[in-house]
Amino acid sequence: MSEKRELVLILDFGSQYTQLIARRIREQRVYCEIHPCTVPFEKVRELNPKALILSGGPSSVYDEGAPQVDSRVFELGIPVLGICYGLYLIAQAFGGKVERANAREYGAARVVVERPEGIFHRFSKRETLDVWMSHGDRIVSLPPGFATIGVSGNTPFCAVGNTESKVYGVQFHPEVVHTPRGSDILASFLFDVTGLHPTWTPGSWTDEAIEIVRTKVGPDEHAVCGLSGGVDSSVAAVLCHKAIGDRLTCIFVDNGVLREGEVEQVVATFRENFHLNLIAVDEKKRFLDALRGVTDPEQKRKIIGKVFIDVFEEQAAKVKGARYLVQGTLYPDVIESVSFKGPSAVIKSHHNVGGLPERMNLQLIEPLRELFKDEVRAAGEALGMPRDLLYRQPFPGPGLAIRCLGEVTEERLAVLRAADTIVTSEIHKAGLHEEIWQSFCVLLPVRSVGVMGDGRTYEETCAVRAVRSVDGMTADWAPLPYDLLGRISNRIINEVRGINRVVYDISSKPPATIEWE
Ligand SMILES: Nc1ncnc2c1ncn2[C@@H]1O[C@H](COP(=O)(O)OP(=O)(O)OP(=O)(O)O)[C@@H](O)[C@H]1O
Ligand SMILES: O=c1[nH]c(=O)c2[nH+]cn([C@@H]3O[C@H](COP(=O)(O)O)[C@@H](O)[C@H]3O)c2[nH]1
Ligand SMILES: NC(=O)CC[C@H](N)C(=O)O
Ligand SMILES: [Mg+2]
Repeated sequence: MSEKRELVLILDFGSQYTQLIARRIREQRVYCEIHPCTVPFEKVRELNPKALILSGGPSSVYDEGAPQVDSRVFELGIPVLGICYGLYLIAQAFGGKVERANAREYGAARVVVERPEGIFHRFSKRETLDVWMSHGDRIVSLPPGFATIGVSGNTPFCAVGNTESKVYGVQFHPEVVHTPRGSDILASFLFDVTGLHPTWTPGSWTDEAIEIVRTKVGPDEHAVCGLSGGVDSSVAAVLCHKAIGDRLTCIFVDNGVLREGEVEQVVATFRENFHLNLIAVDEKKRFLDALRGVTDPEQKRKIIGKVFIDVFEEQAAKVKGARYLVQGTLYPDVIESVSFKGPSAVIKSHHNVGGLPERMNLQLIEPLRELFKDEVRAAGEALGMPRDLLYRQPFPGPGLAIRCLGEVTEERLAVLRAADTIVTSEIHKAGLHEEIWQSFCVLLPVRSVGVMGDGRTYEETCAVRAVRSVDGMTADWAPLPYDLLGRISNRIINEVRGINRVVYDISSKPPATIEWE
């Protein structure tokens, strides 16, 4: 696959924005990959990139042990763009000097175009650009062969370049939305400087991906796929089905903590509309038995993950000739594990079926591992999948169990399910389903006194949660209209026995998380 398409390589030095650089480049319909800055030079050569981008990063290039770049990448003769830390690396590598600046700069700044060439090809001389800065270092002397192409109030070396060798660097961040013309700068780098072609799309990618799966799975071999009905596993399943047809068996587990009507919906969609080989297993009792009496969030998650694996293993063993496991791993999942950034703290143990392969001797097939979520949706569209499936809100593997705080019982799940259905339908009716990243209910083991029909009630509390997010990593609570909130609250209290109070969660992530457990 990598031979045909033109690749831009992004080396990650730990910037918060590295994934954004990739997003912006792919938006220009150019394929790119992020690799950690520690990637061996041989690998870089093998990837055969047409251009190189060096990301920002938290270190200072003059620090001891600061991440470096193998200087042989500069001898590949391909255009290079350094962003912030990347700029300083370039300056240092070519004989310039970088020091701590007197004043750190975070936030909005202005750059004046000195020379409208190279990455500033699409601007005119003296044009002023709004840009976003986030740095504490600066260049004090420019390497030979480099010239200033943009200046800011703070430094004459805000954007620099060596036109002959096509090596450029900027102190600001063209990849963030707060640099409104950032895309023009990246476009100049990709098209004017490097001469790439804007031909890559997630749609054009699907044909190649199908071909790869087809080649990988031999004519007598089979693959299994854990299908949740969520976006990622659904697109992965449909894609693999196109590649190997009936040799794909999907396993859908009813774990007892799914939403109202979910089982019927998933089975109908995939069996009837997509004609997928689908085994739906009813393991409600097994999961709920294992969860009985458990209230600790991490314990709940671990139990569910474990039972999932057991069930999956049993089912996969029944599929004759199964040698492969299809997973809907996305690019951010891949990047999390290879990024230059050090290990991060475990906030919660996310369930996925990643523990399976080792134990089952199945080889992994991860057809979506190069894509971002919105690209997965576009690929799904190219595969002819319906919009209402592709634009579903994410739903966690441990399901309602982590939204039913306290003990998970059938009774409490029924209450939660009913309340959740109301939120979902009201959000749909208000036309907000796609705009909101996730909207759902959480059942709290907190009882309070109410009065209904002149009688006293003493029932549990429902928290409504609705957040806006781009990737689930950070999120803002959504300012839903008061009348919508009012309707939701009224309906839940009137229609759902067991809840007599509704509260709205107005916490963002961080410091809260999206799910309550
Ligand atoms: N009920 C289930 N039955 C079978 N497999 C499941 C089930 N729930 C989760 N999985 C597996 O766990 C993986 C991780 O779940 P996750 O929620 O991250 O992805 P998804 O459901 O495919 O997509 P989305 O993020 O849109 O919900 C799924 O891709 C699927 O393979
Ligand atoms: O497949 C999943 N298995 C899990 O165990 C899990 N826990 C959280 N989520 C989803 O991940 C996103 C971030 O959630 P948090 O802010 O609660 O960590 C949100 O979209 C959550 O719904 C999960 N998805
Ligand atoms: N955003 C960045 O790449 C910052 C680089 C370096 N840590 C500085 O403070 O200047
Ligand atoms: Mg899901």
